[in-house]
Amino acid sequence: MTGGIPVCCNINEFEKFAISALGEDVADYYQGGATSESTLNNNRKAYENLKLRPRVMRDVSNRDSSLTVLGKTYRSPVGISPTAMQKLAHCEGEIATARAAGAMDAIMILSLMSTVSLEEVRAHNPSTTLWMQMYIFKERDITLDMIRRAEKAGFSAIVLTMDTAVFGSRYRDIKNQFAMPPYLSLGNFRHMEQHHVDLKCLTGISDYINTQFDDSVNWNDVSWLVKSTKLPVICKGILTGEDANLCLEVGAQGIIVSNHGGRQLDQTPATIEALPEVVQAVGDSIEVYIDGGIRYGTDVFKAVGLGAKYVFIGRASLWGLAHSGSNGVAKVLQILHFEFDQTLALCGCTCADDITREMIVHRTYYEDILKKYLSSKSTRRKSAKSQSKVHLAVLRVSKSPEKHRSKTRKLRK
Ligand SMILES: Cc1cc2nc3c(=O)[nH]c(=O)nc-3n(C[C@H](O)[C@H](O)[C@H](O)COP(=O)(O)O)c2cc1C
Ligand SMILES: CCCCCCC(=O)C(=O)O
Repeated sequence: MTGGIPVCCNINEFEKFAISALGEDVADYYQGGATSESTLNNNRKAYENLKLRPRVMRDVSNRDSSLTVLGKTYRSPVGISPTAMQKLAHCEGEIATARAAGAMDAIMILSLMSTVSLEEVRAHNPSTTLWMQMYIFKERDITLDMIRRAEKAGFSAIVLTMDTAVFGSRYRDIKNQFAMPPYLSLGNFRHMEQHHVDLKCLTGISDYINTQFDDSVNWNDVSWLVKSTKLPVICKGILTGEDANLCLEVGAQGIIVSNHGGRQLDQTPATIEALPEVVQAVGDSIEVYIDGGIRYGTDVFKAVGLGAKYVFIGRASLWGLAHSGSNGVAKVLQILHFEFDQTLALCGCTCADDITREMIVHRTYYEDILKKYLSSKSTRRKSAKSQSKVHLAVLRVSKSPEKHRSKTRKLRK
C-alpha cells in the first residue's frame, strides 16, 4: 500500500482497483461493451488462444524493444488509444495521461470527446507525441475547425474513427442511464452550448452521437478529410482487407485494426484475429497498428509478430489513471514495456524484427498434434526393457549427435 492505494503489479490488478474505486456507472461505461459483449470478451480470449513457441540459447543480451511508427522510434512499444471523458477517472484527466505518455515515450491519441481541450493538453505536455482523434460531423465545419486547431497545437497525426456511423448498444449504460455528469464538459466544445446540453439528457451520449455524427459518411468523405490536412491520416476501426485497401486508395498513412474495444458492432472478430487479413491485404504499403484486449506484454509480442507496427491500449490506461493519475498510467505503460522485453528475451529475440511466424501458433496447433499423436499406432508404451535401452543410449551421448540419433532410432525400432 502507498497512502492507502494498493500497489498493482499487473494490469488486472489495476482494473480491479479502478472498478472498486469508480462509481458503478462510470466503471460500467469504461468496462462495458456492446450488446452481448461477445466481441469485448473475444478480444481477450483470442490472445489466450495464441501460444508461444519460444527459441532458447540465442544470446539475447542486447535487446531493443522500441518500435518505429511513421519514421519515428518510440521507446514504449505501447501507445494510448483515444478514450473519451478521462476526468471521470481522475481530476487531471487527459493532461495526466499525456504526461505519462511523454515520460514513457509513447504515442497518445487524444479523444475528440476529451474533458480537457486539445490546446490545454498540449500546453501542459509540450514534448508528448500527440495524435488527434476525429469524427466526421454532419456540420463539416466542426471537423475542419478541430483539424485546424490540432494542426496549430502541434499534433502530429489525425486519427479518423470509422466504426461509429451510429452508436453501439451498451446495455450497461442504458440500464444506468449513464450521462456526462454536470460538473464536466467536453473541452474541445466549450464554446458550443449545444454540445453540452445534449450530453446531460438521460439518453445523452447515444442521442448526441446519433444526431451530431453523419451516418451518410463514405470513402469520399475520408478522401476529403485526407486532402483537407497536411497531417498524416490514420484510419481507426478497420477489420477487413477490403477496407484496408480503400484506406490505401484514399491516401491514408496508417490503419488501426480496431473494433472499438467491443463497444460498437458486436459479433465482429477479435482484433488479433482480424489483423492477419488486414496485413496480408496491404503488405508494406501502409503501416498497420492494433488495439483491443491488450493486457500483457505477451499480447504485444503476438500482435507485433502477426504484423502490427505498434500497439495501443484503451481501458488499461484508464485503469492506471483511476488508480493514481499520471503515475498510474506511466506504471501501466512500464509494466507492458517490461513484459514485452521479457517476452522477447524468453522467446529468443532481441528486437521486434526477430519475432517469426513460427513463434506464434494457434492453440489448435498443439491440439492437432496431440490428437494425431494419441491416435497414432505407435503410441503404445515400449516394454520396460527397450525403454531402458533407449535411456542408456541417451546417457552415452556420442560426440557425433547424428551417429547418436541413428543409434537411438535403431534402438527404438
Ligand atoms: C471508455 C472508453 C471510451 C472510448 N472513447 C473513444 C473515443 O472517444 N474515440 C474513439 O475512437 N475510440 C474510443 N474508445 C475506443 C478505444 O479507442 C479503443 O479502440 C479500445 O478501448 C481498445 O480496446 P481496449 O480497451 O480493450 O484496449 C473508447 C473506449 C473506451 C473503453
Ligand atoms: C461524449 C461523447 C462520447 C463519445 C463516445 C466515446 C466512445 O467512443 C465510446 O466508446 O464511449
